[in-house]
Amino acid sequence: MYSSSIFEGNLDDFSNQEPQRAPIGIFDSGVGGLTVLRQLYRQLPNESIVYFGDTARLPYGIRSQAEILQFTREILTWLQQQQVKMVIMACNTSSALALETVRQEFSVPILGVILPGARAAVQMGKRIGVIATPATAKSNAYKHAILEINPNVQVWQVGCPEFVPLIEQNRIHDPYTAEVARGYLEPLLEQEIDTLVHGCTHYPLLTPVLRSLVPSQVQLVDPAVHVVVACAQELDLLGLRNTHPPLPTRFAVSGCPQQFSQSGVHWLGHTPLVEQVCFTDIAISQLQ
Ligand SMILES: N[C@H](CCC(=O)O)C(=O)O
Repeated sequence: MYSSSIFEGNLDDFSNQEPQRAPIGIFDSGVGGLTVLRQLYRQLPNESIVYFGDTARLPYGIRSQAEILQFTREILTWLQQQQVKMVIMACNTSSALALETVRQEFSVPILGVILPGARAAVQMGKRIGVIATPATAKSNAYKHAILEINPNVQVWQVGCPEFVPLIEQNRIHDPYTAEVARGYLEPLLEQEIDTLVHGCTHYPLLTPVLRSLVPSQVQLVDPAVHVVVACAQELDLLGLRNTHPPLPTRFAVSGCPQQFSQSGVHWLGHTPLVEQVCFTDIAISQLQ
């Protein structure tokens, strides 16, 4: 069931066809990227997708910039080997800490989530709260992006170290999660924010909990929606939009495929077939 063999032949399929038919690669540390995947299904239903979750090394949000950069390079190398036509970093932490560097190193177009999220936020409000992983919050990536677009708004950021582990453990509806969320939101609500940005792709999975804790007039921004709008524009610009029926989404993880499959069913509505990727194999194949 969790085999990689089911995908044998896909590489040939993509390479023998026109570039429009190649898949879009997306990656995250875990299930967070599924929020971007859902948007791809909604907005770009003809696109084939390769999804990678670096589950053996999550959470990313407490990692150093050097680690995030190394992981991102490894994942992009693997995605390029899968002959993707474009990559979406479905991960704010990688977008904050690695995007600028890897864009200069890889030829494939790479989109990050932060700029589309920042653009959406400034269109919605003037007192903007950002909840993010500790690494993203510390990088000030959202604050800089938002203030560059509009220096007249105010931005407050909160690092939320407990959210990703709770989401990965599927503890969304655990009362403890609401308690933790209340603590993270408190300093933002004290500032009377009018807009709250999900600065981590895992967090839209917490929307029912967060929505119940913030006043109804506070708008929630999900950058996943906006990065896929940007992706559609980029595909059109490059003449890469697929008009043929897509291939089934290919899921790969660095950790336990069965575990990802079990969490994935929750968010996808079906049990995904998941293969395991070992990055030492990639390093070895590159040396040969
Ligand atoms: N979902 C990712 C990574 C979260 C993590 O692994 O800490 C993000 O948007 O930042």
